Amino acid sequence: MASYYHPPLKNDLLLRTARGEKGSRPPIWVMRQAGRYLPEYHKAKGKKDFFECCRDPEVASEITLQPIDRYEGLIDAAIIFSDILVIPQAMGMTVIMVDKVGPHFPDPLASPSDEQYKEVMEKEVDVVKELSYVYQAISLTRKKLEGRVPLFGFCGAPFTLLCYMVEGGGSRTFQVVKTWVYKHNTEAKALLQKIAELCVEYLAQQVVAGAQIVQVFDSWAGELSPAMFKDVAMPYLEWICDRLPKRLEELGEEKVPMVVFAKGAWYALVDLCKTKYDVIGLDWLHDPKQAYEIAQKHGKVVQGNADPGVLYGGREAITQAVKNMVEGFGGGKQGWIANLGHGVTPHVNPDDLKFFFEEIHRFSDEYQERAMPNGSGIKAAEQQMHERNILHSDW
Ligand SMILES: Cc1c2[nH]c(c1CCC(=O)O)Cc1[nH]c(c(CCC(=O)O)c1C)Cc1[nH]c(c(CCC(=O)O)c1C)Cc1[nH]c(c(C)c1CCC(=O)O)C2
Repeated sequence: MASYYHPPLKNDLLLRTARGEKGSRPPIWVMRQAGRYLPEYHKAKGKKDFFECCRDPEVASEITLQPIDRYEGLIDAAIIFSDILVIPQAMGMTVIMVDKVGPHFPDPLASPSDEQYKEVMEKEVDVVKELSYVYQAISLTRKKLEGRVPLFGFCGAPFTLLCYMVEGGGSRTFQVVKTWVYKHNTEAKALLQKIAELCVEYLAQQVVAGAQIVQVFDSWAGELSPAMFKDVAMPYLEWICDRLPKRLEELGEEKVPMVVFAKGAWYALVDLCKTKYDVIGLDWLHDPKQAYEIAQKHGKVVQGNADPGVLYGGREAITQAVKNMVEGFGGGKQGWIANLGHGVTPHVNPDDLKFFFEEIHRFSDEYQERAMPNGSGIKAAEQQMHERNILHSDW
């Protein structure tokens, strides 16, 4: 099945960087860029339930575009408005989003002896049909984007999804999932494998619908010890990056860059660099310079990694954090996608986030100037301005 027709990309900086090519500056986006910190998000959501918004392609695409419109010329990618928990829903589980609390599963998979475990394992899940609303939202968003920036598709990693499915929501102690992975390791792995297979098909269908790059979120990886990460997280992250390109080929689709974000798993950086993922997402536990050196040695691109909390810290703190990133990640001409180390949090002032983006542009421009004496840097900066489509009266 061939992709739907979409207008050509006007800004492919992020895709080129993700593939390891050189660019004139680092591409920029942030996780959760469409969300509660934006007043226009609340307006579009109105009284609708969160998952109702996800299931309405018109609303989901409108919310996806909000940060692109607000930060026009400053950011280089959109990410489809949806949630990682649509996979458990497709598997037949009920998930509700409780205001100011987060996701809640009224009937989680407490133990493998539960009847529900058998049901979930035996259920044949049709992610093409069950999640068709996501693909429709992606196609509609691509149309509305008119090629301004590329569109990310995404899914949750098997371990993180297992956490939610057995805990029933967020957790402090992760008692239930720890019981599963230590005491019921075989049954946990059977479920992880099932989720991994669904993730591959889900990501492939997102690409068919128009996603141009995909990211796998392992948000709870940091709850695992290095040994347990190797046992219950890594094999399933690898399954996804090994299988997705093959599945895309079967579907007659081009390969897309793949990003992995295993939050908290700083010890796994080298192992992640040895996988088929093109880009390794970094949280703020990493020192930019050290992580960049390791990734460069393995020919991988990194993405990240400012502490999202810096956005509460005012302009000086933001400037300092950006400077640290730009210098640590080698200036941003190659091998780095600028982002936060996790999603932007509610209550952030959207203007402070704008300042964060502007500072990344400013510092990477300046870095380039320094790297290219005799005025040739000015040419590069002009080129960047052109790419950003900005008319600069005081240039
Ligand atoms: C763990 C996880 C979830 N969802 C997601 C993750 C992985 C990333 C991460 O670690 O943050 C992924 C996600 N969730 C959402 C997106 C949209 C795209 C984007 O990044 O802009 C993405 C990529 C929207 C959302 N997903 C959610 C909201 C807030 C919903 C609302 O109350 O309006 C949004 C905009 C709800 C959600 N969904 C989830 C939680 C824990 C919560 C509540 C926590 C919170 O309040 O931030 C599960």
